[in-house]
Amino acid sequence: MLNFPIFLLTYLHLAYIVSYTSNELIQEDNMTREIVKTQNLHKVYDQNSERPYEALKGISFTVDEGDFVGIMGASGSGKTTLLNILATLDKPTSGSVQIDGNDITQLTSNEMSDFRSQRLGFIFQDFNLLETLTVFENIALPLSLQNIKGRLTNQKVRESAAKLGIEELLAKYPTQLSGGQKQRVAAARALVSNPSIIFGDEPTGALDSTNARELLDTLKNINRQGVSVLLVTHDPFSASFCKRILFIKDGKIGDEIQAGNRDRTQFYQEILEKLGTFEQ
Ligand SMILES: Nc1ncnc2c1ncn2[C@@H]1O[C@H](COP(=O)(O)OP(=O)(O)OP(=O)(O)O)[C@@H](O)[C@H]1O
Repeated sequence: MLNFPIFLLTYLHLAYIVSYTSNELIQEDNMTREIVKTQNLHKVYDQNSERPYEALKGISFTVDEGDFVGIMGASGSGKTTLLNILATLDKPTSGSVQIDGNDITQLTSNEMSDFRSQRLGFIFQDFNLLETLTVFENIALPLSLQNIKGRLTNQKVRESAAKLGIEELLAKYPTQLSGGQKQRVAAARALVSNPSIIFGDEPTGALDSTNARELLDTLKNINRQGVSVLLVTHDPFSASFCKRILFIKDGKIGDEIQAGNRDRTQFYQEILEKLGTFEQ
């Protein structure tokens, strides 16, 4: 017969293992998905010349699913260099970049362009719409790069246009649109393939204040639906729509602030103050 203290110890031990394992499982279920993870990114331009230039000096950060991150910093601090690497348009000299679990620095250039059209959305300052294509065809571009055709394209383009409120523009050409409408088309194109993340490079740079505000409200709504957004901007007003801002100085992350529970006006004030001290 089993001795009672040994039985009790065995029981407690088993109970501990079961509860520990189930806690681990619960914790795993609740773990946030990392959409972007960069580790110790370095970028050296003109590496083999007499004057190599280190534009990124060890950048590490993560963007979680549903995050809205702003990247700010003075001219020449390395923002575009970082964005080009995240967007698979350039490779780092060293360090790793994972997007949705894929190490994009290890992809071949064909794999990179597939990855770009399937998993990433872009909104640039100058819209980048093709003037010879209709709005419908412009929005459909990322799908045609993936060889998606016919009814599915029609359905996805209409869904994306509906989110941006531009269904009535689908048959028009970009030259027939205002700047604000063009940028909505660019946003619909960025959304059409359900990307893991949308990258914006000064997306409001060419818009007047009303259209800029509308685009930022739209991005905020898209983000509320769970799409992660990363914006590179000089503009504190645009940045105030973000949840979190990383400040880059001389190729390094120098500071980070979070909106937390504050309203947008309070966050805007903090961004202004931070820029005042940070960009000295
Ligand atoms: N292709 C390149 N070859 C050499 N140096 C480069 C190259 N691209 C950028 N640089 C240098 O790297 C540094 C960072 O440039 P980057 O364009 O990333 O800055 P930025 O923060 O985006 O600036 P801005 O806000 O003016 O666009 C700058 O000093 C720039 O001159």
